[in-house]
Amino acid sequence: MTKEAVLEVLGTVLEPDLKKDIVTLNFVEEVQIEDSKITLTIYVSNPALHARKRMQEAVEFNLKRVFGEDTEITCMVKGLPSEARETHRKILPEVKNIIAIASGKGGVGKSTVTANLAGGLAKAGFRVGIVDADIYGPSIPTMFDVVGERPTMIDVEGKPMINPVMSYGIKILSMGFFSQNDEAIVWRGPMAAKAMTQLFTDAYWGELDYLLIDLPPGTGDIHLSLVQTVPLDGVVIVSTPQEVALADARKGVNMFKLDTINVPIIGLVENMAWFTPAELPENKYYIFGRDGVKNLAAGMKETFLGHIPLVQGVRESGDVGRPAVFQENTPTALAFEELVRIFVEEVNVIKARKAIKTQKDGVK
Ligand SMILES: Nc1ncnc2c1ncn2[C@@H]1O[C@H](COP(=O)(O)OP(=O)(O)OP(=O)(O)O)[C@@H](O)[C@H]1O
Repeated sequence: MTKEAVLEVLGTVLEPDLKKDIVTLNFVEEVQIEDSKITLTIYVSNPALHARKRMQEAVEFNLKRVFGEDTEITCMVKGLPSEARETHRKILPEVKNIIAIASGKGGVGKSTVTANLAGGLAKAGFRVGIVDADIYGPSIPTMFDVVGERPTMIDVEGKPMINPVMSYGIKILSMGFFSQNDEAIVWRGPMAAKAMTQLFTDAYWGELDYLLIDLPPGTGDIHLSLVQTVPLDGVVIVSTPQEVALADARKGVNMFKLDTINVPIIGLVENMAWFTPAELPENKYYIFGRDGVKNLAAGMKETFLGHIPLVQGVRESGDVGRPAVFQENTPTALAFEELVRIFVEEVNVIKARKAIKTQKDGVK
């Protein structure tokens, strides 16, 4: 009996809420083996007694099945403290998850992915907001058919606040709302940073499950000032499988992992993974290369969130202001819905890990 063998067995035990095995989740700790005695600690996301008991039984059952009924097991199961699972942000405390969508290179479909993630989350019943922080080319108003609209002001407990524009039940604020049509604002560094900060601090977002931030492409000052202003819960990186895009995506991942920035990577999305013509739906043409983002994610030990094909309908849906995810049962809508499902799972995993860390740091 070795520690590796014990972990291999525990790798078959699923965490019921997060639907991943407890080893992948890093929920197994302090494994000690002495003769035929195993001592270990396991975390479970639901701190209720029945949930902890069920996890303990599953662990004991699986270990005894492999190492024999006589194995003596001391398994302590700890729940994630509920207060650690809740956000303790000073900024936007009513928003459960603030997630940025980034890309190294421009034009890879970052806004398209943001719009469809938001749409898919709203379709699944979550309360969603979008901050379009793309100062160079804010495209979210087009993708949600609200180009001509402007946010109003509302009074919140005596304080005037910006009231986001609503589309498909999603609250939206875009840097694009603060310029006239066709007039490009040349945002200078500090001014852009200040305007963007106000989209968080001076806007009334209310209670949200997810606030998605469509970042400008690249790895610049605006990203740095954002992470200093808003404590992000995570970031999704979008890239095409093309070599030049991958190099920039790698830079993006590395930037968010810097000690000074330290934003958890939720995962990578491969957009324009292959081209499928509408008249030949079974055909796939890998025009930007195959699985480039998937391989990059594996190489960097990051999660791969999924492939989105290059389909004319995705572009058209964006242009007419109704994200493709709102279609019923089309291959594109299904691809985005699957992306949303994995995204939600991964955000929960990141939150659970953070809760364990908070608990441990608190104990120290
Ligand atoms: N999977 C896809 N299938 C078809 N067209 C797509 C797909 N993804 C993006 N597009 C189209 O490609 C163009 C660029 O996409 P998008 O604006 O989302 O990219 P971006 O990375 O946000 O760009 P920017 O650098 O301007 O922020 C848009 O016209 C969009 O409709």
